[in-house]
Amino acid sequence: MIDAPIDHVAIVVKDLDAAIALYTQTLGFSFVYREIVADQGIEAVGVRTGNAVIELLRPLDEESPIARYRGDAQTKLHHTAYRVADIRAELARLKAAGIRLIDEEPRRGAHGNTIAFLHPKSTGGVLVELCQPPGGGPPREG
Ligand SMILES: CC[C@H](C(=O)O)C(=O)SCCNC(=O)CCNC(=O)[C@H](O)C(C)(C)COP(=O)(O)OP(=O)(O)OC[C@H]1O[C@@H](n2cnc3c(N)ncnc32)[C@H](O)[C@@H]1OP(=O)(O)O
Ligand SMILES: [Co+2]
Repeated sequence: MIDAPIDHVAIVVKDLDAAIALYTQTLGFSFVYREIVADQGIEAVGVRTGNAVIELLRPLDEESPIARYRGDAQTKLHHTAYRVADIRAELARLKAAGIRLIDEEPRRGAHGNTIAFLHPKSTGGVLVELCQPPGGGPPREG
């Protein structure tokens, strides 16, 4: 994963519209995307400042894993996501290195990304997501 820039840092929130207002109106972030990813059971909103994207996540129901993880908190850091050029090669390399994969096969993520998660038990307790941009091309800048 050398030279894999952070694609986004995700925060699970209880009130998505309040979080959007905080980041865009108060903190000055710009809006990038908003979409529901049903197979992940979430709605994701990307907001950007410079090259940094914060992904605000709302669980589609309170039974979802991300709702359980948030618990009673209003917001909670959920995962960090790194942009890789070849997600399959990275997954094979990490699996061979003994990292427990949540996703053996990459799947569709938000913002056109192809994504896969590593289990937090293998990554020091922080949920890590690999993202391959559309077309697998060079990292998205700006
Ligand atoms: C639309 C895609 C979008 C994108 O970027 O494109 C997204 O990022 S979608 C984000 C939502 N999707 C996911 O998070 C998928 C990957 N996550 C999972 O598969 C699960 O949440 C998993 C396996 C991390 C946890 O599953 P579950 O909660 O059902 O299991 P447990 O409750 O038994 O938890 C096991 C263990 O993991 C700890 N945990 C759970 N979530 C997190 C987290 N976000 N960060 C760190 N640790 C986490 C949990 O506390 C348990 O730890 P333990 O010590 O055993 O109590
Ligand atoms: Co993400």
